[in-house]
Amino acid sequence: MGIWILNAAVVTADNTQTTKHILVEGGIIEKIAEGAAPDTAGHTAIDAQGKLLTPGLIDMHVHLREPGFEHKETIATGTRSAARGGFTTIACMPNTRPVIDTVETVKYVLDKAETEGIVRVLPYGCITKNELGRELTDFDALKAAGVIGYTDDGVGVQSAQMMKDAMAKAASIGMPIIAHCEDNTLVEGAAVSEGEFARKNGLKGIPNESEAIHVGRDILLAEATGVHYHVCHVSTEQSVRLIRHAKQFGIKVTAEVCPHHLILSDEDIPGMDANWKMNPPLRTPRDVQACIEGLLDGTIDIVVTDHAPHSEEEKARGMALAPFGIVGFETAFPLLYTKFVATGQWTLQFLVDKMTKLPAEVFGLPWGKLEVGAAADLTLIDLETEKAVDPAEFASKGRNTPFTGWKLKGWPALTIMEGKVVWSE
Ligand SMILES: NC(=O)N[C@@H](CC(=O)O)C(=O)O
Ligand SMILES: [Zn+2]
Ligand SMILES: [Zn+2]
Repeated sequence: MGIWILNAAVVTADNTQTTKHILVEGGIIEKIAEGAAPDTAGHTAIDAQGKLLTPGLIDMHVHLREPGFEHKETIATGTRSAARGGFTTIACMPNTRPVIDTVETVKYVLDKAETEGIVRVLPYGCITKNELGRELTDFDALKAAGVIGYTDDGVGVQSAQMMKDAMAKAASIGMPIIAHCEDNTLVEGAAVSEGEFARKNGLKGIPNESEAIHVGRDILLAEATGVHYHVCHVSTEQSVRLIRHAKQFGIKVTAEVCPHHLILSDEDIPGMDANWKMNPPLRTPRDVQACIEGLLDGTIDIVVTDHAPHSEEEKARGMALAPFGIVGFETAFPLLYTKFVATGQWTLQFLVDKMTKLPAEVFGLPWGKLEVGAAADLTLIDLETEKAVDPAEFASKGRNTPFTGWKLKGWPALTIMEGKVVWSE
């Protein structure tokens, strides 16, 4: 017995919407029909009238916190949060405790995801042991165990030689390096960006160069080694410029941006509230504009959430002491839909591609497609109903968002992973 999804609006390559009926069976998309509703005898039927159907959303940068920080999130709660946000494939960062730098930790995460997770979890492995920047991990063994790339997310690889060695090794086995770009000598002790907010409050700021210096360095190292180099959470005008330039020269660089860096600047921070503290920090309006332009012209390839849950107690320590990070799964699509698509600045297809087809293409993954024979990873989205962001409703353990109370449209209504309904409103 399968599931017929009837009367769904599907957006096609030229951004037109057509009504389709889709039969999901045996974990794959079995049929796609148009015109009169088909006979659904022997199957479950879901009427999707008035809703958008997209491939399951893909998020290539998330923190699930397991093992070690289960008070912030677990694979069980994190994948439920992802499903509620419309995501069916998520790639998790290795800055857990212990970090994911051995075959055993990779297996631990994959086993947990299999038994307790409800969406597909793809782990990254660390570049360096313990993310300390001193010694490379065993790239071959981690690859064999199932990691999809290497990253020390949470911290930048400070040594250029270490990064070059990592890239050379990754290139030799056809794997990507995913980089959190941050030069530690420029950021010490700062919680927010160098900008209006820091000036007004007499705070030390995190300068744009702390990110862009690593982006520039790593682009040169990627050119020298031939690796696929992916830049995490781009937030500065300078980084966008460097990546654009590198792409013009045919260097194999790709990049991601988070919704908050496309929507908020440091001038929006209302006060010393750590729900506005994340790494990289909110930058100037000019940086926000550069990130938007970078996404539009293809310099930035994809959107990710950098879902980074922390407990209320941790965030209550205040701007200076609280950990960096905000949750992202359950607001990502509605935020971008409301801000950019509903206002006519982006096409719906552009947004959907940046969260489905393109992340799959960038990382060589088989998902993100709405076609017969593809995995039945599907998301139904209500584009009409307006609702305020209420962190109390989150499936995530994290409530740390700056978007509380924002009135948004574009809420996911139903998420199907490999033919199974994993979340329904
Ligand atoms: N983005 C954040 O502010 N925090 C992330 C780390 C990271 O993505 O660098 C976290 O693990 O909490
Ligand atoms: Zn990071
Ligand atoms: Zn991260």
